Formats: sequence, structure tokens, C-alpha cells
Amino acid sequence: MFVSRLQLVNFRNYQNQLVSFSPGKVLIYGANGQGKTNLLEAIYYLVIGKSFRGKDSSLIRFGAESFFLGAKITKDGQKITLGIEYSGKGKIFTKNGQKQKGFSYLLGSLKGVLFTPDEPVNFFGSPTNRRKSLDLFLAQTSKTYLLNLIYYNKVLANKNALLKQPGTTENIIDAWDYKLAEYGAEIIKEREKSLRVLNELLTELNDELKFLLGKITIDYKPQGTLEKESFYRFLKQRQGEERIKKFALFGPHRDDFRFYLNDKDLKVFGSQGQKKGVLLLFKLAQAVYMTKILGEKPVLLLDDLYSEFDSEKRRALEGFFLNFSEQVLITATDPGDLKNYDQAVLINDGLVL
Ligand SMILES: Nc1ncnc2c1ncn2[C@@H]1O[C@H](COP(=O)(O)OP(=O)(O)OP(=O)(O)O)[C@@H](O)[C@H]1O
Repeated sequence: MFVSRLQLVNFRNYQNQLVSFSPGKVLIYGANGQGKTNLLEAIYYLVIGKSFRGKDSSLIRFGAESFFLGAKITKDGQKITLGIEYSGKGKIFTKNGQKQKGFSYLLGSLKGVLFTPDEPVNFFGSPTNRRKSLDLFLAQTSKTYLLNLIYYNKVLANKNALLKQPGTTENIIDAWDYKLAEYGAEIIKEREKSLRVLNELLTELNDELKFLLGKITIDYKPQGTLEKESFYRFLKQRQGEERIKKFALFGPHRDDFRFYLNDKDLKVFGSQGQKKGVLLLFKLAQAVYMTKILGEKPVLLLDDLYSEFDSEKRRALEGFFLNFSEQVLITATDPGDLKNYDQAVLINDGLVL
């Protein structure tokens, strides 16, 4: 799939901009602070229904009251139009001109994988960010996963409220734990399976691209089990501790997965370059996963990629992109950074020239 048209109205520093994109390698270039990342942010907004870097209110162009993003997607020769409007009153979602009840009805229409230079710090910095990142990928690849996650979070919120209430009995908590175990086991199963596959794909990519020396391993530490009944017993055994702390301490909302390079924890021992490399490989593995398992090539959104990697890695990457994406949008300050592109888009002060 690829984005053939994008409209930005009062989004960041864009007033009313229509951009046409070709499939293939698209170079988005311009000086610092002109709106290159804003453009990727807009496209990724249509992928995940929110910004990867700011609150909705901060995305409205200074002085305006709402923003609108619209896109035309070409998918297997068919055209899909998506629209999201945000104002202080909320968001309006449209697909093919029809208003939709929520973003979950748009999710998956445009599949995308984003890599930004700031991301490794956040990603390796906290388990919450790693979980969020994985959830964004899995929500795009599986509707069931998304639903289980939504239900799980609702039950979790209820359980947490009850744990704070004086006089809540064990029986009441039991009922919520049973539900948590039901959804939680499914979440853990999907995370376990996908991380195993992603690890295999990432290893193949690393061999092919000769990116980092050594073996990369993803170690997933689920806070529960893969089966509902044993998960429920796992939670029940820990109820005492949760009642004292008045907070749900166990379950996939506390899961973590860590990356090891030659059996050394990357978070603790990895260099900045190694962390960036592994995260980029992890993202590219997601694109391969979507292509191989779902049969849908996502759009790759790579912010300032070439300032991050040495020339050998750049060369390896250039040959790779279009195997697993129909369209890759790469931002750069120097137009000489990307060779053999299909389209170059110059951005200047919120305008596409
Ligand atoms: N809500 C907003 N309204 C108007 N302008 C905004 C808004 N939010 C951010 N901007 C402007 O957007 C610009 C930054 O855009 P962006 O992050 O896309 O830059 P960039 O071209 O990727 O630059 P760099 O190469 O430095 O990363 C800044 O000039 C900033 O003032």
C-alpha cells in the first residue's frame, strides 16, 4: 500500500497543504525546522490515531481551532480515503466519506512503521515505552489483539478502583481477576508469538544487511501465563500483595521485553549506535512481518535516517527498503543523502514547494 495524497489543514506549521506522493522511495528534504517531521507525524497519525510526539491540542496550528488530516491510500489497486478532524470537542473519523464511531474502524487501513532518531532513548529507557511500541505494532496486525487489550485495560481500571475502595471482598476481586486472566493470557500469547517471529526476522535482517556484529536476542518476560486457568491462579496467589499496595501489580500491563547483543543487555551495555541499529532492525522486522504474515506491505516512515548511520549501513539499507514496503518516506536536510529516489519533496516553512 502507499499514500498517494495527503491533505493537512491547520496541522502544526501547515495551513492548507495538499501533497501527492509516488510509490517507491520518497525523499522529503529541507532545512531544519521547516516541517519535514510534521509531515511524517501527520501520516503516522493516520496509522495509529494519535501523534507519536505530542498531545492533540499541540498539533493545531498556532491561532487555529482545529486540524484536519486526510489521505488517499492505494491498496492492491483500490483507493481508500481516510480523514481525521480534531477540535477541542473531540475527533471525527471518516473512511471513504463515511463517518466512523472510533479510530478502531480506521485502524489497519493504512499500515505503517515509523523510526525517529529520538526513539531509541525512550524505547530503551522504560518498559512502558517498549510495551506501547509493541502494542502499536500488534494493534495494526491483529484486531483480536486490539480488542483483548481494550477489554483488559477496562477490567484493569475497574480492579484498580476496587483495590482502593475500603471493604472490597476477595470474591469481588476474584471476579475481576478471572476476566483479567482471560484477556491477559491472550495478550501474552500474541506478544510471545510475535516477539519470537520478530526475533527470527531481525536476525535474518542483521545477517543480510551486516548491520551489527553478533547475535541479537529478544527476551520477553511476561507477568502471567499463556493459559487462562493457570493465569487466574497466578493472580489469586498474589492478591494479598495487591490488596496491601492497593494496585494491580501483576499482568501484561507490567510485561517487559529486553534486547541482548551477544548476551549482554543492550540497555545497560549498548552504545548509542548499537541501540539505534537494533531498534531500526526491530522496526524493519515489523515491516517484514506485515509483508510475510499479513501479505500487506506497510509504508515506512524514516525520520532523519541518514544522519544516524554510517555510509556502509546506508548502502545496505537503500537496497533493502522496497523489498518490504511499497513506499518509503525518508526525511533529510541534505538532498544528496538518498540516492536513486522516485520523488523528492522540498519543504520550506510549512509549504511543499
Ligand atoms: N502547533 C504548531 N503550530 C505552528 N507551528 C508549529 C506547531 N508545532 C510545531 N510547529 C513548528 O514546526 C516546526 C518544526 O517542524 P518539524 O519538527 O517538522 O521540523 P523538521 O523540518 O523535521 O526539522 P529538523 O530537520 O530540525 O528535524 C517548527 O518551526 C515549529 O515551530
